[in-house]
Amino acid sequence: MENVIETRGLTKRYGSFAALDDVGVTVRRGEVFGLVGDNGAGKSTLFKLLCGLAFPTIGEIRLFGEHSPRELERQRARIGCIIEQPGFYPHLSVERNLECCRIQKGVPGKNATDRMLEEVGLAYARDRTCKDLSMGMKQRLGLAMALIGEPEVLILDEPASGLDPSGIVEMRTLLQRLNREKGITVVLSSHHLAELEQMATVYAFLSHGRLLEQVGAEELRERCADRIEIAVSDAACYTVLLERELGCTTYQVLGDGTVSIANPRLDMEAYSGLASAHGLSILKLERRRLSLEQYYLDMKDKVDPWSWDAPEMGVA
Ligand SMILES: Nc1ncnc2c1ncn2[C@@H]1O[C@H](COP(=O)(O)OP(=O)(O)OP(=O)(O)O)[C@@H](O)[C@H]1O
Repeated sequence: MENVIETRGLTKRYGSFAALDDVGVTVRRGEVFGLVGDNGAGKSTLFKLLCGLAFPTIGEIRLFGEHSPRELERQRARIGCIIEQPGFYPHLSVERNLECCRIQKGVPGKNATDRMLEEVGLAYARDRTCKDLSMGMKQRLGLAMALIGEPEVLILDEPASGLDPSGIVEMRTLLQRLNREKGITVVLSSHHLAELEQMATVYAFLSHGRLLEQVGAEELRERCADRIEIAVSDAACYTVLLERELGCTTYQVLGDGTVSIANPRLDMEAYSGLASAHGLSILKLERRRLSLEQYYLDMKDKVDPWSWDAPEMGVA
């Protein structure tokens, strides 16, 4: 599958502060790419760099395989985006706002505006003044503006922000339809992890401007599946025992030395008994199934973002 977005060593500094630091991500055509991170992690900064609203201090951006500044500008015409709040003329109608956007983007034919209003379910409100729209309607209008010009990639910063529960479901359904039926690649950030979980096919986790990891949804589902976590006095010795005595290879040694056994075939006692029988003391023993939220919180706890010579996340 073609890489539509790639970054390498992407860094954005404001003075001595790195809002984004050495970030490498890859988005492939057709994916729904979920960017996760706390407030201030650097999500909007990454999106701004991709959309040409800010420039990297160092590092490379490739869009549809192209990376020269001139080509990047051309390729950006294939991307629709909403970064932070969509910008409107508050006193103009929905239709006029969309028309302004169409003309600005050089998209011919007013029928493009009509089509987009239908597409996002705003045709009925075409004459309403923008300042009087509900938050959900504003988000839909923002999406219509991003969609004008038939982009192949949509970059959306917090598209569910400020929406009520039914607005969130409607936004999700719309994005899923655009992805499935039109093949549009969707790159979005969200703090609603349970919501993101229903859409994303790949995730990237950012913390303090650094990429903790990029991982596919399937791989993540496996990591979140049923697992036993055991911390013992000698993790290296325990993993040898696990393999030799129990034939278990589906384990990872986490950053803090905890051995995480995925899809355990035996009950907890078998794994704790193995440690005890060989004189290892047990410091922690738990059985868990992780939500995306829990996975993210655990990962942040286990990886120290400030010490990047720290151990790998897993060595299974
Ligand atoms: N123009 C700027 N000048 C100085 N610092 C900035 C600038 N823009 C962003 N930052 C800082 O960069 C860091 C990352 O900001 P960014 O907006 O990318 O975070 P975010 O992950 O999108 O956060 P949120 O979830 O709150 O929207 C923050 O500490 C922010 O204060």
